[in-house]
Amino acid sequence: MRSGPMSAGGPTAAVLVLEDGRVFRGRPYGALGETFGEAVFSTGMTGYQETLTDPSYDRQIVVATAPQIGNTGWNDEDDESGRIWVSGYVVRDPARVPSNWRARRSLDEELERQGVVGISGIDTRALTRHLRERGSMRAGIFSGEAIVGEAELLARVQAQPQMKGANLCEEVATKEAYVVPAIGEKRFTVAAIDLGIKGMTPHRMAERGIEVHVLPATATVEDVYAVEPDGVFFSNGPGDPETADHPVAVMRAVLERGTPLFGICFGQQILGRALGFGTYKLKYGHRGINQPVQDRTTGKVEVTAHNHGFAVDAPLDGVSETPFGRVEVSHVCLNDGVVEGLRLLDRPAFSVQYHPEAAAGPHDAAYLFDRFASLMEPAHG
Ligand SMILES: NC(=O)CC[C@H](N)C(=O)O
Repeated sequence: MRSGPMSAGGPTAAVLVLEDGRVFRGRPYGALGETFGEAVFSTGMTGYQETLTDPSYDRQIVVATAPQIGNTGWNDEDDESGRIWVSGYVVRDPARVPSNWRARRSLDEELERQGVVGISGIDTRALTRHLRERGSMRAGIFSGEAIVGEAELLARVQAQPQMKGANLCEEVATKEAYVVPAIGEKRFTVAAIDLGIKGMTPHRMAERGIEVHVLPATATVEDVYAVEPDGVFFSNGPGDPETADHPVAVMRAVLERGTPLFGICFGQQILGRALGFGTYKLKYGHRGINQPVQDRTTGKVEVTAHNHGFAVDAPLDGVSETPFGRVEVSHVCLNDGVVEGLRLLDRPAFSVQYHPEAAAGPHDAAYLFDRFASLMEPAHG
């Protein structure tokens, strides 16, 4: 259980190199070696286990703005998928002694066990301010023998692919369909397209009597309707939504048939595209569990969990005419006015850009799963 910041790599150095040439020196955290990804920051004070195992973080180096990380160690219950997906982890001050009744090992040990390269002991505040000013950018973490001349490290970072244009859903999604049974009496069947789904999402549906058939990202319209769904769900996921042409085509067929539809995060971006709106990359994105969102249908403000670097480009006010009828922006982020929800007025379909499954995060937005269930009531069908 006891594991200091030096335990994984000994007293060697680690270095974080950003694509614009800025360099931060620190200590190894987790595995030794080298890793690359898009450097992004998350403002969550808690919930690092859920963050690290969220498949939407594939190919991203996550910077924790909370200065101390690892206090509750790593447990056997809070994973959102079968592994850690972040490509690297950046923390300021790792907990020296994790303390929680559920902890099985330290975060440092788990990162090392899964071969995830991290760095600690750097000024994460300066790094976050840099990313906020310049935007998310490609980066590399190098430790131990991977440290060579700075010019060479920078060249390796600059040779990496950009997040814009990255098609990543199929690399993280399940290859085989599986079923998450309803908890208690079964009320509905949902086909959930896995674009990088978090484990809590089908669980939230199961809690509402929904049997969830999780299907691979490559599922066809025939695969979707083979499960005789009362509703269809499109999940969160990594990468650039502009590359996800196949899910967009499947979603259009679902909208055409008028089956109740719900999308979260990447799923909302797919809905935006299916309706004919564009998507665009945010300068530094929204990541954390403390983001204020207004539900414009009720006027209520929710504190919500976010993890998105892209957003839908839809007119905030008024109603847009689309090939699938009238659409309105149902939710908006109060920090920066980014579109956080879409609602169709002529079909039973809606989406949010944030994370009502709340793993980790506040439960303010749980009502959205009830809204999905109510769309599947026979009165709507
Ligand atoms: N959590 C998600 O679904 C993220 C969606 C998309 N990859 C983005 O960064 O915006």
